[in-house]
Amino acid sequence: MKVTVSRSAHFNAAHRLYRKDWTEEQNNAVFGKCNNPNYHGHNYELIVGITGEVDPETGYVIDIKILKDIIADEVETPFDHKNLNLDVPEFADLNPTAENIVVVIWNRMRSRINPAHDIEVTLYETPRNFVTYKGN
Ligand SMILES: Nc1nc2c(c(=O)[nH]1)N=C([C@H](O)[C@H](O)COP(=O)(O)OP(=O)(O)OP(=O)(O)O)CN2
Ligand SMILES: [Zn+2]
Repeated sequence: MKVTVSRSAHFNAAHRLYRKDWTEEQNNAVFGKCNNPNYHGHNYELIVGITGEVDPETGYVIDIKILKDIIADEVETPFDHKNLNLDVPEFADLNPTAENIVVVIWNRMRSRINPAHDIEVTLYETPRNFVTYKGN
């Protein structure tokens, strides 16, 4: 019997969408106001879902307290009130789009979650813009 256990979280962060190897004109044409050299910010909302068998003894797929602590370690502490381009190593040479951020978060979660469990991460960049990654 497989069940998905989900935990939500949030972080506030600044970012700039641009490519270092493009001209300012190219970056403005593709990324527009998101290429502001002084950065801009979002209140990101996150949902992490863990799917697996329910342990018949505990009744848990995963202890939500453990999931909460992993999200704090891997996402909230390193991302909250940070500049994603400057403060998070994965984005030194990777554009911090919602797509790339959700994959980085999934990879960080994957390194901490039982390999027998599936992971799905949904990231809201704004209340109306959101992305989902399941690892493939
Ligand atoms: N595919 C993607 N498109 C865009 C991304 C992204 O990550 N992936 N990101 C942005 C910018 O980060 C931009 O800051 C998004 O915020 P905003 O401009 O406020 O978004 P909306 O215009 O959609 O806001 P509404 O309030 O819903 O009008 C742009 N594109
Ligand atoms: Zn943005």
